[in-house]
Amino acid sequence: MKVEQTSRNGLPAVLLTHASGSSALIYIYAAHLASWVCGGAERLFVSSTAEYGGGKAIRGGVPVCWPQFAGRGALPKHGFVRTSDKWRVLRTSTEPYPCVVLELVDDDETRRLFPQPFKLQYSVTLDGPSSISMALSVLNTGTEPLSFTAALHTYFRVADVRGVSLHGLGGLRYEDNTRANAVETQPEGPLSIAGEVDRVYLDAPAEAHIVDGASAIKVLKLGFPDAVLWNIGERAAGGIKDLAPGEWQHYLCYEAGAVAKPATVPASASWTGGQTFSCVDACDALGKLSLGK
Ligand SMILES: O=P(O)(O)OC[C@H]1O[C@@H](O)[C@H](O)[C@@H](O)[C@@H]1O
Repeated sequence: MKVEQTSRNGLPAVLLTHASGSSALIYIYAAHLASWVCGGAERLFVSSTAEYGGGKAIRGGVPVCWPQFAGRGALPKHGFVRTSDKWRVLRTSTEPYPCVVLELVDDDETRRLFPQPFKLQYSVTLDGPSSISMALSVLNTGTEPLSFTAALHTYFRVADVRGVSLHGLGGLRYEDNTRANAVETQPEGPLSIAGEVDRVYLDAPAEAHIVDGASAIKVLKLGFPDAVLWNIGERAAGGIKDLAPGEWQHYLCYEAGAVAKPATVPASASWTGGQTFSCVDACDALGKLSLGK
């Protein structure tokens, strides 16, 4: 088990390595998980034209969206912590698992945008030979309730998004952002992606599976009520300047989120939400899903 300070693309980073060989790379800038190698394969997508630092959001990996999801408020899109250079490493540990905890505290700059005092702690842990967990804790250090929306905006790497099936959302209501947030109901059965998709699944269950050929990822979320599903699709992909031609096919965003209803943290209290990904065998996963286990 190893935790190393390193740098990539001009940014300081922390590299976690598990005894199994799995690894994770986290930029301190934006507390941005940018790589998770599991079973010898990269599981997260990062655009080949991503921009690093300088107040830009890194296109791919797991941007931390806080205290505002997307354009649902007056703050910059997806909030300000995904572009902050004020994150610091609070601690690292190698046992029992490689882990880094980053911290961000309010300051004059954040209070100009968002008046409330806060302390965020974000941990990334390789907590098994084939799993990784992220947890975001929001401590309200002020005297008034603190409300926010948020997401762990995960870009999963997939061979071709059109061949992926997503299991676990059947029967849920969702807001469709491609149709002015009209509320629809997801048909039962696996979901496949055909064209642009931008949805917030309301009160989504903890568990979902993303099946991509022979490999699958089990996603477990905790504390975040909603799940966001996003792929830009071929037609609109040209509008994203930090996504190279054709790269829209190679990602699927499936994000643990607190989106439809803001989370509220009383004064001096804290809130925690997180997600765990595990690499699983697609046949096993599909077998269990069809048996309803
Ligand atoms: O381009 P950005 O700011 O990283 O946002 C990407 C997408 O993020 C998703 O989470 C949203 O649902 C989309 O509406 C949005 O377009």
